[in-house]
Amino acid sequence: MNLNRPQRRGSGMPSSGERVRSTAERGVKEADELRRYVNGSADSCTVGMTGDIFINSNGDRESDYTLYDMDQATGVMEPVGTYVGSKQQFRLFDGVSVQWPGNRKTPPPDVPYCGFDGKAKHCEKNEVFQGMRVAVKPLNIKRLTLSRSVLMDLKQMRNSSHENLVRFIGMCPEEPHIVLFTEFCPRGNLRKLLENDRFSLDWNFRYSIVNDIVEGMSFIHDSSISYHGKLKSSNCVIDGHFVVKLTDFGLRSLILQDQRDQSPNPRSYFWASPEQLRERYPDMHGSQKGDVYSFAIILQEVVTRSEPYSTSSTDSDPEEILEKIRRGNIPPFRPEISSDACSVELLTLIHRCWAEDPSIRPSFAFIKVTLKQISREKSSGNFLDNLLNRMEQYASNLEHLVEEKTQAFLEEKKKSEELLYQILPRYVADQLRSGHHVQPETFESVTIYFSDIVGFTELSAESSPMEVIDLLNDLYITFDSIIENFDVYKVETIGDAYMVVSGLPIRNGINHAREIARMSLKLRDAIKLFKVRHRPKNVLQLRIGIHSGVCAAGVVGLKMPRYCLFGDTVNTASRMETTGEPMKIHMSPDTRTILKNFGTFSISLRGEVYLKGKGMIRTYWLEGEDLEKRAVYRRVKYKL
Ligand SMILES: Nc1nc2c(ncn2[C@@H]2O[C@H](COP(=O)(O)OP(=O)(O)OP(=O)(O)O)[C@@H](O)[C@H]2O)c(=O)[nH]1
Ligand SMILES: [Mg+2]
Repeated sequence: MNLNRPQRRGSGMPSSGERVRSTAERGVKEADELRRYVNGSADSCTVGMTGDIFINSNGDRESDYTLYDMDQATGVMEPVGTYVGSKQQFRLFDGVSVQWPGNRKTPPPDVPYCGFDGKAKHCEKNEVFQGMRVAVKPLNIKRLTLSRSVLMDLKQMRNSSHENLVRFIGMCPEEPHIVLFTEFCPRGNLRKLLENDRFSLDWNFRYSIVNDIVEGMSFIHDSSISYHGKLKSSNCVIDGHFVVKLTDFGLRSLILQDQRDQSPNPRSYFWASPEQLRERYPDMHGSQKGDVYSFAIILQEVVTRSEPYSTSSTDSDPEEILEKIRRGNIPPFRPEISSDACSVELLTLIHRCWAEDPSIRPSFAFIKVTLKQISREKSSGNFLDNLLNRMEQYASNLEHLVEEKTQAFLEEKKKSEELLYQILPRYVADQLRSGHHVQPETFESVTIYFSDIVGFTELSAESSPMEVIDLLNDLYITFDSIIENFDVYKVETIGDAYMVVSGLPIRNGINHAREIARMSLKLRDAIKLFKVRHRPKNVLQLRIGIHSGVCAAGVVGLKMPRYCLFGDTVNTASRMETTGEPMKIHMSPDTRTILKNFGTFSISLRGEVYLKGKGMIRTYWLEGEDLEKRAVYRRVKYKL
């Protein structure tokens, strides 16, 4: 058995596992022998547990894949195609349509349009020359012969001037960097314009594109240039006023010296006529009839807005497509255009232009007259009207684009604003956003809240870090949803400690004590119902301390700005928490004095407590709020 020949299923070839076992049994003494065995697997196909295992000539496995697509209606992933590793072929199942990203009709290319480095030969290059932007086309000429015919061609190019031809600017003759410079058309080529789904193209616009090409081609055919030879959508470029201009014509004696690309992209020959394709060097066998054929392929692109042959249900291999065209089947192999894509007259014209027999193909003079008749009902034919129409459509396309971009920008802005509001108090964030400096400020009276989870250190020692994170996350989501109902600002959370303030950055009279008191009561109630995910039986307990007094606040830091509070009030509030008791709200006499003004809170004396730095002070427990009294208070206040 010849192991180098691809083997098929059931050929009796051992699987890779068996191969390794037999190698081991025979005892591999020499590295060469092992290499021989490994090489023996190359280009082979064997049966594995998951199906055929194909090993390529490199010794690597080529896997098979199934492509799934989400059914838009049901949301279910359905298989839509397969990639056969052994043939390196992708095939879509019959009758399925796939939602390719970016509204593509075909799978995305293996290589990006301009290559992975953006330097692909077929991609536009431009430079600024004498203050003017010019298109740059490098030629692969090692030794330039400036023969008489080259000089004549250059002169001819300098003298060719037409609205629909790009202006020839000059050539850099320095070997080996021979470069041609032409007028730069900023709106890219026709292929890109047609591919751009966001660009709506009505028939008026389409006819004016086609008309520009016909005008340019008529000029070339009537001039000493005689024919284009490489007419295709990438050689139709669009200027700032949406006028289509032809490029890459003429200079044939110079292009002859260009060392042809060793492996040209076969797709670039989709515009070449069958008689050109039958020649060894198609580029050198252009003709007027060949141009008419190329024009028909462009017409098909304009009508369908798709690349030639991209909608053909038959093979999508470009080499095979070219072979079919070369063969000249009956009927000849051409791109598909559905009968309802355009008028019958236009379809007939396209078919005549890409006729197999060049003598049947019409001249551009005939095409011009025919197109005028076809487009008469649709377009006014008046140049100014057409131009205005194009600009109008361009403007509406732009408006649509601007609207979309503005929407996306506003959404991003909203997201970043929300992020900022989470980091800084809204008032401070707004000040910073409008470019104002936020001065540090002293607030005569605020109330600060501190809380801590009793036994958190022990609990976290017995839990995994992920469990602790989940616990704190759940807890703070619960807390945050409560505090947003009060006029308070969450200053920070450090581990299980939670710090909240009221009365800054916007002063609220004496309400800060009431806001913090009510919030404390709500948080104490909430913790009773809180469930620890990994310990559902555990009930958490909160220790809360509150204190009121003077406090300074300001934004510190530039890179990660924080709104920080400073002063003795902060320390005292924190000590009120540490000296408190589980599930109790420990309150300083200062907060109690303010709360008394509201007359709705029930407060009890805790007694004398030693506070570091302050000595013995009399402190209180906040027990609750009398809702009856609260209602009365409200009625009195609002004279209800
Ligand atoms: N935007 C813009 N693109 C241009 C201009 N001239 C050429 N291009 C684009 O530049 C890319 C590279 O051009 P070429 O090197 O001529 O390659 P090609 O047109 O794909 O193929 P050939 O003409 O057959 O060599 C193509 O996509 C052209 O459409 C121009 O004036 N403006
Ligand atoms: Mg070109």
